[in-house]
Amino acid sequence: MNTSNSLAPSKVTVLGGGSFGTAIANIAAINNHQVTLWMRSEKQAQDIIDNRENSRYLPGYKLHAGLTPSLSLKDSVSQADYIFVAVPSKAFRAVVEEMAPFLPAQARLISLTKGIEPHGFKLMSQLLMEVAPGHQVGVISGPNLAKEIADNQISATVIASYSQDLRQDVQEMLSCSSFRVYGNPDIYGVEMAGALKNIYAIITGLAVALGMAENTRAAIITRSLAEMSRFAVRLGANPMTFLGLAGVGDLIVTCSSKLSRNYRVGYYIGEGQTLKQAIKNIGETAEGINTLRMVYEKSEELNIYMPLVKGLYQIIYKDCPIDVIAKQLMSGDLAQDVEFMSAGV
Ligand SMILES: NC(=O)C1=CN([C@@H]2O[C@H](COP(=O)(O)OP(=O)(O)OC[C@H]3O[C@@H](n4cnc5c(N)ncnc54)[C@H](OP(=O)(O)O)[C@@H]3O)[C@@H](O)[C@H]2O)C=CC1
Ligand SMILES: O=C(CO)COP(=O)(O)O
Repeated sequence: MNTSNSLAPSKVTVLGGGSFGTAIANIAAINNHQVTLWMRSEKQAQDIIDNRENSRYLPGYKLHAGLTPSLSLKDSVSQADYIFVAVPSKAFRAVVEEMAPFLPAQARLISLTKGIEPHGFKLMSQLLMEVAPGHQVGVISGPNLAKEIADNQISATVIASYSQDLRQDVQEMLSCSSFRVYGNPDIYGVEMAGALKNIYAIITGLAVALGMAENTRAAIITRSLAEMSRFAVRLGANPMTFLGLAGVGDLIVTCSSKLSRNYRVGYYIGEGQTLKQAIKNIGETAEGINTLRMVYEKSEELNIYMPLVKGLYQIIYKDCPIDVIAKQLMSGDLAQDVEFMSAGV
């Protein structure tokens, strides 16, 4: 893989040695940055030192020599120029609160996590701004299946931040011959898109397991885009963000690939497994389950029309039969295709 960045080598720390944290840390190392990957598992850290591999999360992919694992959160962050956070949303606050006392003034903080905090409906960038005020904050989101990135398959992503400097520096830091980074100032829209698409990946996986036709898949993905942008725009996102990589791009990949854990959760449920069995079988993070509950509750509170979210919520949390929900979805009020046209957005 050839590098194409011109950013001077920086001290980069990634918090979370799962599949995505490891994949992004590896790209930064390939691009000549000094990279520390913080993880809590001694066994996985030793695996990287001994075998240059994270065999728990990215088996079979060799990691660059410039990537150093660390078990010390303090040592990992105390010199860092850039800190990328890639732990599941349920652990995000605890990890960033623990790191906050050790942060150097120059550290820029970037979330890789696609979820919503259960209490208070906060996104991860909002948690970073709350816990570490005064630091520049960004979010990375896009169609980024970690295993494909680790395999150097051509991929693209979005760095969102209010800071144009941060956007440009992260674009240069991570872009290379197989990974291309685009910028977007709409941090809320990019982050919300990344969290919401996981719900629709579950729906599509479920529909595929039930023998869905291609017309059906196209209809579900397109109506998912309408629904997620309707919700996010009500909460402050720019609708145009949903036409980009973080919106339609991530929706397409996550609703099409068995590499997506959320899609697989839906697929297993469609095959007749319980939610508990499906989660156990995945054995990794599938953010969409918690996001579904939070988005359903928020949509009810704000009276936002989200029939797909409501239907999946009824299937998963209320044990409603899938065929009853499918009939319900097909008999809703007839509506406009692109509603932003009629709303004048
Ligand atoms: N995988 C992908 O393709 C992509 C994932 N993302 C997002 O990135 C985030 C992380 O996902 P991903 O890397 O895939 O997840 P994984 O399930 O692969 O790994 C999660 C990582 O977080 C660690 N972790 C979990 N809880 C804690 C905690 N309390 N303290 C410290 N570390 C913890 C785990 O450590 P341990 O092994 O010790 O449990 C593990 O290293 C998610 O929000 C996901 O949506 C975004 C884009 C692509
Ligand atoms: O976000 C992802 C791809 O962009 C990964 O999706 P899953 O978390 O469903 O595996």
